[in-house]
Amino acid sequence: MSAEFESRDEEQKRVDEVVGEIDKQAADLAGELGQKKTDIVEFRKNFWEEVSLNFEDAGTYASLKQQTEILSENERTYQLSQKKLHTLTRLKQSPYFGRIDFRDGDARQPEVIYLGIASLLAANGLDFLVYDWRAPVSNLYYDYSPGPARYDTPSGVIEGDMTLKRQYVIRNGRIESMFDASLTIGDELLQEVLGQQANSQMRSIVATIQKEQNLIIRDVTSQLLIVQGAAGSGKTSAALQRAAYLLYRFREHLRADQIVLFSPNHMFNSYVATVLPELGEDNMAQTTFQEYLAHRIGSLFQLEDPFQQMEYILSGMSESDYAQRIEGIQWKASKEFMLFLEHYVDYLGHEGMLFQDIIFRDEILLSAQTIEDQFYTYASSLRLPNRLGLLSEWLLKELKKQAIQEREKPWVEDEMELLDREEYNWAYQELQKQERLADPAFSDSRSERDILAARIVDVHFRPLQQDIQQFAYVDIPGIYLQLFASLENLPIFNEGLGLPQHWQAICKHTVGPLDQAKLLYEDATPFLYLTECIEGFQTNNTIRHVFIDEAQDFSTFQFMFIKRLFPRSRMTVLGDWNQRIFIHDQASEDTELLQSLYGDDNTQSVRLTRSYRSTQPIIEFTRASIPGGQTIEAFDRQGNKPTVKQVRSTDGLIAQVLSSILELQNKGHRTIAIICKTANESIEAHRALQAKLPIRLVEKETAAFAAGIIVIPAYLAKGIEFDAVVIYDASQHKYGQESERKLFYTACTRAMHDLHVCLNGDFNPFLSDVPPHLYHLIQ
Ligand SMILES: Nc1ncnc2c1ncn2[C@@H]1O[C@H](COP(=O)(O)OP(=O)(O)OP(=O)(O)O)[C@@H](O)[C@H]1O
Repeated sequence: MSAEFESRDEEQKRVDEVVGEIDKQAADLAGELGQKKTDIVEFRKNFWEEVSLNFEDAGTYASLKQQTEILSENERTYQLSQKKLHTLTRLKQSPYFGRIDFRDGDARQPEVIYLGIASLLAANGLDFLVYDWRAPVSNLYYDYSPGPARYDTPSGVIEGDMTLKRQYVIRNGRIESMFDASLTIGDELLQEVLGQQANSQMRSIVATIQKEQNLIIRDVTSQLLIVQGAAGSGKTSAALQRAAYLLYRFREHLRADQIVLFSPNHMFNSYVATVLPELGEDNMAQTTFQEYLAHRIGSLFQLEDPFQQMEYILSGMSESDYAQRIEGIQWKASKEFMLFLEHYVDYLGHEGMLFQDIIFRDEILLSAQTIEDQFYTYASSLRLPNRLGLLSEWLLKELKKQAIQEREKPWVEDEMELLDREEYNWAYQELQKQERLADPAFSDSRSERDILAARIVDVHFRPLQQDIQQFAYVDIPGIYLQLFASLENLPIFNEGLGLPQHWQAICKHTVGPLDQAKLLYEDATPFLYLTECIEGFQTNNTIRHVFIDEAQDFSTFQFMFIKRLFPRSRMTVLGDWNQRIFIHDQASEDTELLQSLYGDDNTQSVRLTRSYRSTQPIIEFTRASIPGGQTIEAFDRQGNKPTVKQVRSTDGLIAQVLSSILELQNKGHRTIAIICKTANESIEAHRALQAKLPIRLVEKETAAFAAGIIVIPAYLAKGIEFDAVVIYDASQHKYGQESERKLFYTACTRAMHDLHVCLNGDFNPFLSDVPPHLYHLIQ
């Protein structure tokens, strides 16, 4: 028997022993769980019986709280044990993926350390059979090759010598392969993992985290961590492992619901939703920025979403005022516009605030003018939200006065007649309580009437009170509109600030939709910012970590806003500025402004240049289509060169797309995406292809994607990957503008194993940039 097999047998023997221990612990735990469950059911039953039997007994109240606490503690430990059992079940399949032998300091024998997705203690409760991949010692595995190595622990740095680093693929308790890694995490395992088929859910990468990714995952010092990386370099993967790491490292203080991930769309959300649970952690809160905007201002307007804006950008070029709207989008995304709004807020401190009449039953109770006059009586040194607080108090008092007058109105009399006996009884009892029956100044019937009238008016005035408390009487849409409607009348805040070139046209673009209660996407964040400046910031103090994925599509304005929204949070921002498909301000073209948000001392920047998603030929092809693409390194995974199919008719195009799909299916690919430029083109392509093949259309509302053939607009495919990609029409006619280069690059980089680029007409300029030896041309 060779040494390799000898060691492999020994290794399998150890796996068997560990699996045996897992089985034992799982059986014990299952027994305990069964007992705990019976206890909880029994406890609940007795608890409710006791509550209902002795309800009148004062002692019951005292014990009620105590019993509830015991019950919830029991339920909590039950859930913890259940979670542990799940972890054991997952460990049983693959108890570990790595081993390091590490001799620390002067120790004679190296300690053998096995790494898995969770820790496992031996029966003695002291020895670790498996270490969690996030434990301090596990860092050695990711950061070092055999030789001198060191790692940090809470009690200091441990230095020593790594004598062995080994990787395993263990499935169903059997070692399928095993490699000794000399350098970083061995390429063999990565080759195997990356060669697998795409999944409709993202996988965890704990077994093969690369050194530069580990840096991102384990960073705990920076306030802002900026990760810039090529398409497929593992930004999203690193972000998810980072969340899992933080939850482990700070398990005493940090809960999953204190981490929030802003992702590009719902489908992406569902794509990444399984990674944390797979690692045994609860999922973090996931949302999209649009969802947040809709939650805050969706009831006031019909909100345009980023995809509608995107469709306009991609398809509206022929419209006469296209350039003006683009200028507006860019300006409203900038820091300058934020400053502009802040000057406007200062101006509002002196004049210009707009209010709405407070109306009840078609009558003005308090006019907008009265409210405005009162508002400007408060000291101008007070911030607007504080003055509004005072104003609301004043309005509530005024409303009370109005309520007293209202009681005498005929409509109250009418309602009173409709009241039933119970209401009168209640009024009578109320009177007794107030001991007013004894007051000879009141006749009984009159007092009863007063009480009932007061009650009727109170009920009707309650919504008004709530509106006042929520500042609904401040006409924020009007205030925003005023900014664009009559700048010449509002000169003060304009001083020293330049206006965009097409200011008048931008005003027109803003006011038009607002007049119809529609808010364009570029106006949504500024509108919310203005609202917050006036009414006070609704900050979220519970969130501790904000992750922003696909950050290249956030504007300067949005970053500054998010920072303000989560004042107690650290930020991890991940993006690839080569995939910037939305139009924003110039400043957010790169990360310079982002860097300045928290200051250099609090910011860490990491660049990932190696791309893992696609085969080497695909990466060589895609990187040639973008400036600076040569800095992207391909991971050495071989495959076919991309195929470019050029035709000169729509029928020819459809025939070529179909033949590509069939060829890719025959190769065994399970997820094949036909990527189009826009939603409209996707609908057309779907219509043309669906008669021939079972094919699904992905739209912005699509919540999850499954294996199969899909048609999808490029901007929705952002962040996701497929076994094979067919670009539907890469002609000059479709991708003719320089601004569409990044969209084309984003679409092509979604492919893991095969890429076919079809086109009806001439090559687009970016395709022309790719040297012909990097693809097969079919004409
Ligand atoms: N260390 C790794 N081990 C195994 N697979 C990896 C590793 N890093 C990345 N991958 C794989 O590479 C692919 C791309 O990763 P991911 O989606 O995280 O990249 P990204 O940088 O976010 O890409 P994009 O910018 O295109 O959205 C995924 O399939 C992921 O599992």
